[in-house]
Amino acid sequence: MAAQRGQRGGPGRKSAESAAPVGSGAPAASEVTTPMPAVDEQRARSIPEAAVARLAVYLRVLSAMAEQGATTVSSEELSSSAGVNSAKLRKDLSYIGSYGTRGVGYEVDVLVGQIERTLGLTHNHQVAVVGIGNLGHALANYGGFPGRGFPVAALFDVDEDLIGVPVGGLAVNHIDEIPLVCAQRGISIGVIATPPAAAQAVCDRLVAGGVESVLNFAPVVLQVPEHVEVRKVDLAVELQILSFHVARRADDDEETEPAANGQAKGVDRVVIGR
Ligand SMILES: NC(=O)c1ccc[n+]([C@@H]2O[C@H](COP(=O)([O-])OP(=O)(O)OC[C@H]3O[C@@H](n4cnc5c(N)ncnc54)[C@H](O)[C@@H]3O)[C@@H](O)[C@H]2O)c1
Repeated sequence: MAAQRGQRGGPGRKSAESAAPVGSGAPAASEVTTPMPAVDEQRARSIPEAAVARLAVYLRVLSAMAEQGATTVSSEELSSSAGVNSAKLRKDLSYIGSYGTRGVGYEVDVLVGQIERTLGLTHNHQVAVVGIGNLGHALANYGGFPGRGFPVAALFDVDEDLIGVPVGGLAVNHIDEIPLVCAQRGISIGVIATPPAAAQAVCDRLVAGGVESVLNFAPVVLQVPEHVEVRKVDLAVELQILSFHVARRADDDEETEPAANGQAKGVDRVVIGR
């Protein structure tokens, strides 16, 4: 196994969320009239992780707008399409040096380019999926990744019945071939969709094949070398966060909106879907 360290926020690593945001004192969109030059690497490293996630959303919205022929977009239009308030949008875009033009807003293609450079999307990232069960099949068959710059270029499993079987048009390889196939096909992102007990060994093979980014669906903390980035996806955690926000809204309602009989509203009266 390669040299070990904790998954994120381990020794020697700075948490993205705790980094001082660049441009937080930047002027609002209406105060500056020229777009700034491309974001530099240092600045990109200082963008809070939550803002990075929103940049990906803005990119999706902007790409759809560009497809429909839009050349400019106001911060109000973009924020409402992205489901983010416009002050937060302007702050997020200030991180990448984009302040818009008074009375015009943002040039769609310029903004797309700036966000793509910031997110490192100026070239394709070949993706390998390991563990072609329920989740792996869904990921391999999903047609939305290539168009976003993430073609699925290799599939791996340990199950002999799956080896050689095409899934989403790509034959499944045995996990023993992970290092060789990943190196040959220039895989840069590995997606782990195996049972948790298999995930660490799979991760080690991916790293041996030159993979430097891992998206882990298995409920286990992976140990990786310093140069490898791991993100964990846990839908249960997302549901818990959702539950927290619903509960917090209920608390807010309780404080600000007494019921008609003068009593505070209870949690069981939360209206979902606002
Ligand atoms: N993060 C989430 O929100 C989320 C949601 C669903 C599932 N999961 C996790 O994703 C993983 C896959 O779930 P699933 O429902 O697709 O399971 P599954 O049992 O349908 O598929 C697992 C696949 O992994 C393969 N496998 C087993 N050992 C392997 C190994 N050593 N190397 C390579 N492949 C191996 C199996 O042959 C099978 O094809 C599980 O760890 C599950 O807990 C996470």
